[in-house]
Amino acid sequence: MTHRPIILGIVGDSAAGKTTLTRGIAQILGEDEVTILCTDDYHRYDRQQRAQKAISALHPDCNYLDIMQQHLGLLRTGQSILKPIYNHNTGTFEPPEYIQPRRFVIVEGLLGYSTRLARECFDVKAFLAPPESLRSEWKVKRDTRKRGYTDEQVLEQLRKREPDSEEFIRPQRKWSDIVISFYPPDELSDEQRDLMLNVRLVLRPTIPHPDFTRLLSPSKSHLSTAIRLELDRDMGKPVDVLEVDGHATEEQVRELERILCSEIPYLGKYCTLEGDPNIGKVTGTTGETLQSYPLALTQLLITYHMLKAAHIYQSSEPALT
Ligand SMILES: Nc1ncnc2c1ncn2[C@@H]1O[C@H](COP(=O)(O)OP(=O)(O)OP(=O)(O)O)[C@@H](O)[C@H]1O
Ligand SMILES: O=C(CO)[C@H](O)[C@H](O)COP(=O)(O)O
Repeated sequence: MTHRPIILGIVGDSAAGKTTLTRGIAQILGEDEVTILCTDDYHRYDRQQRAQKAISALHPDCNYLDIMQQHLGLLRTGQSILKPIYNHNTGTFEPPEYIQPRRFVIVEGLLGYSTRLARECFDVKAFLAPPESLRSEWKVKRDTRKRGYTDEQVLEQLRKREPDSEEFIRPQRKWSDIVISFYPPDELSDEQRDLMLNVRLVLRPTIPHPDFTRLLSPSKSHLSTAIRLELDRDMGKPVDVLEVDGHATEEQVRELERILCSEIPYLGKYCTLEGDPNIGKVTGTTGETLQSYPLALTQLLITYHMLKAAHIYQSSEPALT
């Protein structure tokens, strides 16, 4: 007997950082405990057909969203699916794959929150929204190095897809519990910027976040040079905003980590930077390994929510047979 899987959604435009974040969280939770699903696999047309029809992969009509939401519903109740496979190297489809959900499922992709039934399947919903200039840099570097495109082809694709990004991808931000924006600090050179990205985390009151108000106490004022909590509005709705700067020190990061771990003691086992020095490591666009504290804390916050959801459901819901 086992309990239903806990499902995390990571949605955002192409090269917004979904795979990078997904891999980091899976590593913390334990790769044997996590099933990863990319919704690019639900594209309706292959690359050649998309070119002929002049439709972008970002358009809902270019994806089997009905089958995607059906599969999410099955995974949520612990059932297996036969998932299509889209191969980014060839631009074509491969034979489907049998997927059995593990304890945690991470679903990353372009259109995960675009239907109500799909949205209802997620326990935690994250949306990645880096500034467009950074996303474009990441996409050019990634697609030229890993997907065989030229700089001009990627820039042309970005330009052509912009109307669909605006109409179908960005509006999904409003359905997320956490909006994550990595962004470069203004004052640094291009090379330094990649190593020192800040993060802005918009925390909607749609799920109970850790009590970060402790950051506001006078005894924590030394943290404010790199870690800040503020009230703001996002798409008109009131939100908390947690900012972590890339120049935060290890000591400051550990204090924030203690706030996270103190609320749910079992979190400490999974996520301490001390226990796992790989948290927050990222392979840069040129293949180099970087460690980012803002990324580490983002991964820890999402892990917090996954474990909390698992804890709540394991103690309150009957096990699946
Ligand atoms: N937090 C980050 N810090 C530094 N670099 C990052 C970060 N997130 C992503 N990148 C860089 O941006 C590139 C694109 O990221 P990633 O592949 O994770 O995007 P994606 O949203 O999964 O893209 P797609 O949907 O097109 O597959 C990566 O190759 C990585 O080098
Ligand atoms: O936006 C994307 C998500 O990664 C891809 O570009 C989309 O899946 C289309 O793929 P391709 O570049 O292989 O035509």
